[in-house]
Parts: sequence; structure tokens; C-alpha cells
Amino acid sequence: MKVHSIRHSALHSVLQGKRLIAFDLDGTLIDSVPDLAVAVMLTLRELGLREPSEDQVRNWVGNGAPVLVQRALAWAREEAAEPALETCAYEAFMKHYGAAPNALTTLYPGVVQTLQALHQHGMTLVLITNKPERFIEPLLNHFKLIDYFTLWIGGDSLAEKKPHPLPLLHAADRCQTSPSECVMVGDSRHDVAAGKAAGFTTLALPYGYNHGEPIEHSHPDLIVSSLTELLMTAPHATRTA
Ligand SMILES: O=C(O)COP(=O)(O)O
Ligand SMILES: [Mg+2]
Repeated sequence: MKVHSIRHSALHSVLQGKRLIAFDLDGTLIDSVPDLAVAVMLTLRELGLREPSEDQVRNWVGNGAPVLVQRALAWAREEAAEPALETCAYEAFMKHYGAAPNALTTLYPGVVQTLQALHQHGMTLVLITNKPERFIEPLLNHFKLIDYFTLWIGGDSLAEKKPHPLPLLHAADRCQTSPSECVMVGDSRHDVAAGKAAGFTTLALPYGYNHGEPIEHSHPDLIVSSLTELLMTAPHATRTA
């Protein structure tokens, strides 16, 4: 009798009993700050204002495009901007970002492999981002991720966005899952707060954008260094005669 040691792929134990995984987009699946920063710089340039560095923009991302533009304007003018200027800047930002949302944006390592494996394991995958909805499909198509997702929700799709639990509860309801069967995977305190408020298990990545703050401060249920840690490769012995 011979004993062969073979390796089986399995999912991380945190995913046991789970049916739905909600992924954040910016800072979790894609490193989008280079393109967001260019759009912010072009917006401020158009308004005759000083331009921030990419590192500054990274700390402003997380609460959706209107807040990103507000933060950029407040920094450039050293005071809060009046609503008319904010509207004008927002329109300019949407034009510039829409013209090149994936010129410099890259996928983080292991994203395709992980989504593919989770999908093959029968998990329902949804995307919940604070990014405006109009940019989601083009980006998912560009990175060939769209087929893995059952649904996607943007920051302007519903009445509330993360850290509010509404988009997460909406996704769970649409996919006929209870929150205890759901996991939120994200890079920022808004993902963790929304996940906790919705009753999801919360899983965080330390490499994205969290306003310059360590994600540990938000106390997610688990922190993984990359998405591939969700895929365990366990040694398994089988006997053959
Ligand atoms: O657009 C943002 O501010 C952040 O987007 P995210 O929710 O995908 O991280
Ligand atoms: Mg994010």
C-alpha cells in the first residue's frame, strides 16, 4: 500500500458556513489612486488652484467622489468651498476621471485567482464600493472581473453608502442570504464599520487606503496580507492500494 501526499485547495476557515462575499473595490481589488490623483490634479488645475501629490490624494479616498473633491478643494483653498464651486469641481472631476479611469490603475496581486476560486467554490460574490456607480462596469470589464460578480452597488446607487450598512443589507437581501452568512472584505474603516453594522464577518487588507491609519484600529474579525490567504492549500493524505 502506498501513501501519496496530495494538496487540496480549500477556503480559509473564516469562510466556513458563508455564502456571500462582498468586496470593496478601490484599495482592495484595484490600486486606483494613480488615476484618481490625476483626475483631482486636472480638476484643480482647471480651477486655477494648487495641485496635491498622489500621496495626499490617497488619504482623501474612501468616502466617495463628492467627498474626495470636497477634501481636495478645502486643501487647495485652505477653507471650505462654497456649494457652487464644489458642484463645478465635481463635474470637472467626473469628466477627467471618466476620460481615463484605468490608464494607470492596476489589479492587486492574487485578485483574479482568488475571485475565480471563490466563484468555483459556489460563493456569491458582490461588489460594494463608494465609487460612483457609472465607473464600476467599465472597470470590472477592463480587468475582466465582471463575470465573477452577481451584483454591484456604487456610492450613489442607494440612499446611503458605507460606513452605513444599507448597501450590504441590500446585497444580502437581493441574494437571499442572511447577514450571518456574509463577509465584507475591504481596505478601510468604512468597510469594517459597514460590515459590523450589517452583522457581516469583517475581513480587512492592510495595503489599501485608510486615510493613513492602520486598519487594525478598526478591529476587523480578520486581517489578511493578501486575498490569496483566503485560499488555503492543505496537505491531505490518501491511500492507494
Ligand atoms: O470611491 C471611494 O472613495 C472609495 O471606493 P471604495 O469604497 O471602493 O474603496
Ligand atoms: Mg476601499
